[in-house]
Amino acid sequence: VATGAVQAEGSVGKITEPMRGSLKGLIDTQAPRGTRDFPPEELRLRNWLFGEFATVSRLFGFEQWDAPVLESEELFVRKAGEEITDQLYNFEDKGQRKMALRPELTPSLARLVLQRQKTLPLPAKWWAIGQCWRYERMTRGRRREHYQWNMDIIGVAGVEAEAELLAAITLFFERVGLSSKDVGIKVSSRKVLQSVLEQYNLPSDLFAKVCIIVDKIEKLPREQIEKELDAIGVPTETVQGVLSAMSIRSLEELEKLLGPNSEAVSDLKHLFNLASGYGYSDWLVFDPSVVRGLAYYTGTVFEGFDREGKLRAICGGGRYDRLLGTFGGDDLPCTGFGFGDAVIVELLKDKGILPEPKQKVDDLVLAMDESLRPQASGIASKLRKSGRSVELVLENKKMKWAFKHAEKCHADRLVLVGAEEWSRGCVSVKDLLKREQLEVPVNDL
Ligand SMILES: CC(=O)Nc1cnc2ccccc2c1
Repeated sequence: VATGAVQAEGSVGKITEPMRGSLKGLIDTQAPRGTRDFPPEELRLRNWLFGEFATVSRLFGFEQWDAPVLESEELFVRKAGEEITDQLYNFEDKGQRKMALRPELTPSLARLVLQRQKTLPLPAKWWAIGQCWRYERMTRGRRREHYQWNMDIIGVAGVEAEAELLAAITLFFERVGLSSKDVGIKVSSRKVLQSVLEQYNLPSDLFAKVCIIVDKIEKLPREQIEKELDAIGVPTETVQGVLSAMSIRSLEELEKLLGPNSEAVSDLKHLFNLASGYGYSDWLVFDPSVVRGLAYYTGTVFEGFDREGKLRAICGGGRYDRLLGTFGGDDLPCTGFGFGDAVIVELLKDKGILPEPKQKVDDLVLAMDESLRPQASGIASKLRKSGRSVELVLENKKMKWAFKHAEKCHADRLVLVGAEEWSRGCVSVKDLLKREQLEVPVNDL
């Protein structure tokens, strides 16, 4: 039989469900290639991390949004040679629709903004945590999914918006135990590159492609960058002008190159001043070689990095004032960042400050005798209604087992429902922290 199904006894010619287990052996229990499972011990850490993302977003008064992981492919098709679109997890669905699993959240955010273009109260300050996907030949063995925290501000043209986002990022780092000695944030503006390319009269339609190539400056040898720029038609003299501009390391030098009326210089000077107001100046590093690898950035760009230089970018973001226009809408000033769930965990591990959240329950309730199960269940309900987390032992276990289990789930109290105490309207409560035992009237629980 084609499906390898085994004819069950007595059935004639009917295709039965292929037998599992004994004949075919265990199914493959691993998560699909490049993806992760989150069993409880893993999900406790993820919940802690996402909790910190959510707390910082709340502290900044941002509103949470979400959208489907599945989007129309057209939302992500860009022609700038970005890795993120080269590796789109796309497919045709059963209706022959070209679909994709989102590789990032910003295009979906733009789609939601365009739904309400005229009526969206501005500025909008939105945050999200979403799983993002890429389809990578597993030769590189890299993951195909990660979770990304995003914060975006729509409707603020000034760098006050970027200053607020950088404040959120630095507050997050401080909250999880990192200092500006561990981590910095490289800041620049794509207007630097734009001005340089204008100085050399390079056609503006090459701008996005040049950015995507220059973004690889720290990852590839100089010759390769020169070759790739040459390959898209950037004259050698312009290439050298770009590369020397990227090596500038102070705003003073930048002003010498771009002149006193440069928008890039005034934006960045203003941003660094605002940063000192917030008190996070020592986290910032001006670095014009930072352009980020997304085609749609138009202005300020920034990325968090570990000062030891061991890890890939921790987070990154920038201004994208033209994105809405590329979807046929009216442009609005937008700026935002993405913060992945992988590098930060590696960094905290390296620093020895990765939390190990443990399983936790307030009370463990045990019926001392099966005949008291209804009473024990009632106690559990009463405690749960009062807001305490309660594990009710569901089988006929002895006290010794309950003590051991209470330790495993870090219960504060072990509540024993016994016949004698019950006859007096009480239960026995063992406070496992203070190591004392009390007989407590049920009504006082
Ligand atoms: C370190 C890591 O997991 N990076 C990662 C993993 N999956 C992705 C999926 C889509 C886009 C970017 C991604 C980035």
